[in-house]
Amino acid sequence: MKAKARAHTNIALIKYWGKRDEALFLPTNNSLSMTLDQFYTETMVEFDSKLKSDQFILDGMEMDQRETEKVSLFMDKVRRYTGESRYALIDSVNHVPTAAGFASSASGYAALAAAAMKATGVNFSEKELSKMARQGSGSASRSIYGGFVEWQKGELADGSDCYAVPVLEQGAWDLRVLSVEVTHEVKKVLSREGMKRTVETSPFFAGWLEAVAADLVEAKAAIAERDFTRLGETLERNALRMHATTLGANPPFMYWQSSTVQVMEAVQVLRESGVEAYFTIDAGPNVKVVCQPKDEERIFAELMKLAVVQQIYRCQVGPGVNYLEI
Ligand SMILES: O=C(O)C[C@@](O)(CF)CCOP(=O)(O)OP(=O)(O)O
Repeated sequence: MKAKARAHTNIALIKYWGKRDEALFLPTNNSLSMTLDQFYTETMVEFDSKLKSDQFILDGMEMDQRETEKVSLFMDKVRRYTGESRYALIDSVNHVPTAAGFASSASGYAALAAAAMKATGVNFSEKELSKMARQGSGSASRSIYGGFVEWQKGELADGSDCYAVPVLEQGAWDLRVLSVEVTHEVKKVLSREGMKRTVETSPFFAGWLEAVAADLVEAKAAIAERDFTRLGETLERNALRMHATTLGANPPFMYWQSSTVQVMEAVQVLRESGVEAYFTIDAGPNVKVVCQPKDEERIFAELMKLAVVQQIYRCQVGPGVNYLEI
């Protein structure tokens, strides 16, 4: 049996930052994202009784033992859930220009979960698929759906109530995301390690948990009312609050570089000149700028003037996972 799926990456407007259970990828707080149309992964999975282990091909190259082991651990979860006993050929193509390796991409695990589950022939719901993708990478749980998506942290210890749900479907609200790639010098702390260190050592983490719950309420109300100003102010505030926690970690760390701050300042100057733009930042130096269609060109032109800007990818709200003909 084989199947192929495409899943898009997503950008968190209210951040997932902290786990309450590392093994099950259970988060400390709910998060909310927007699926993007520009960045996606396509993955084919074929179970084959002749294979003696999982074979993993990424962007046309057979992956090494380490990368294959990561994927194989995830495939064991799919086999445990579905009762499938065979190994598989996994052939994945990332259309995510800055993918820092397979494991860090939400689209990668969402596409893998979808193709693997489909290839077993076992029936599953979108909720079950979201829970499976979550166990590859937390943010992947949100890429099952298009549009605006909320990942509910759940309360149960076994994670059976921890999955994403759609908030507003693709096409209902046309917002734009300018994904700004800046020059970066130092190797970033991967989000998995970053959130672990923060949870374990940062005195600011308690403040984050209190603030993020309130930010989520604000963001959902803003989406319901299509209130861009309210959403923009909330997402920018939430990103800054997430990053503030890393400064209090031990040892402290910061994802921003001087190039990052230059983009942040340019966004604030645009707002002071009456052009509505808001930024968010994840576990790296790059900046995502959220705006309305009417302002996209002006913001793009302004940001391109910055010497530290390498590239800007222009994104719209994207679709959920879909299955492809093979
Ligand atoms: O996307 C967000 O909500 C916020 C972040 O991007 C901020 F950096 C974290 C994503 O973490 P992820 O890579 O999903 O971690 P994993 O569960 O350890 O694989």
